[in-house]
Amino acid sequence: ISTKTTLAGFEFDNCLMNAAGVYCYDAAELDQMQASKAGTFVTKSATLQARTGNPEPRYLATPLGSINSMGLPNHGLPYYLDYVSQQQIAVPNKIYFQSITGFNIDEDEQLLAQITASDFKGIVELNLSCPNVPGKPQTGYDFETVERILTRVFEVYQGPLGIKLPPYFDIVHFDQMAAILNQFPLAFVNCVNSIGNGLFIDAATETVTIKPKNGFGGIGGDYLKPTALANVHAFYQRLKPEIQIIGTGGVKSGQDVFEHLLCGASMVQVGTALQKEGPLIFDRLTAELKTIMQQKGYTQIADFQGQLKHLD
Ligand SMILES: CC(C)(C)CCc1c(C(=O)O)[nH]c(=O)[nH]c1=O
Repeated sequence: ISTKTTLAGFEFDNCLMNAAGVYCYDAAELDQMQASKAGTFVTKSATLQARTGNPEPRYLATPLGSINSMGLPNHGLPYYLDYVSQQQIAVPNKIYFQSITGFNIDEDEQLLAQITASDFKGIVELNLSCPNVPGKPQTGYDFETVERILTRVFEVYQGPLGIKLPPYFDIVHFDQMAAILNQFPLAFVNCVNSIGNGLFIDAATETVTIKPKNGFGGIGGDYLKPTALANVHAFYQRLKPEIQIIGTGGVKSGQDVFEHLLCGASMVQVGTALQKEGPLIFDRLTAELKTIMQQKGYTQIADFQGQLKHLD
């Protein structure tokens, strides 16, 4: 029974990896991802300059998931390009993901120029949940800006590239975004980022639980799964077949992985549960997925990928 998968024309010996932001901040964490059963890793979303991020507490694990307002703490793009360059030599025949976040279209272009100038041979994940000009919603919810950014991106960057999208909650938004994305040679769309601006409070002390943004932060974990599966399936149904889907959100068991694949994902990322359990989670998730596949008589992911049945 194989859990290998193909994305952007590359083969990965396992369809599981981390979600950007989790276990990928520095070399110590990325080394742990390299040593795990994950098929590969993605780095923390990198910016032009290193960032310390928001004041703590900025992350809280809750019984059903997590809330965070990290503020993009990262060592800056050169740090991650150096790390991946080393890994491309130390562990060759493996394709790595570099996540990037510009604060405007010119920064996106500069980040991509730096990647082009490096010996990076992997896949770029452009985080579109990034902030926009004040007064406008995050980029992923500003459809004209998404179109403008992708037009520029594909004018300047020639390597395999996909985008990380925030969750959408309206069928018309699925239709409108898919119509935009189908215009571009995207390698993949990663659905979904955390649900923005949730609020987790402590009733005993009558206070919020994270410091930034008066306690408002991105929601991950069990809360996110139904929305994540819907976004994976909605874009799987709407996007041209050349644009594959990465499924992210609410994965903490082999069944959750199976469900994302059934909805159309080609690769599955783990965030909140990885933060709680550590990289050994990939051993457990892989074993649980294989057990489900065996019980159902499947030997490879292609046997059931995207085959979610509707009630006709
Ligand atoms: C929310 C932003 C800081 C604009 C982007 C980075 C990011 C963060 C973060 O660094 O706070 N957290 C998430 O759950 N998703 C993200 O995409």
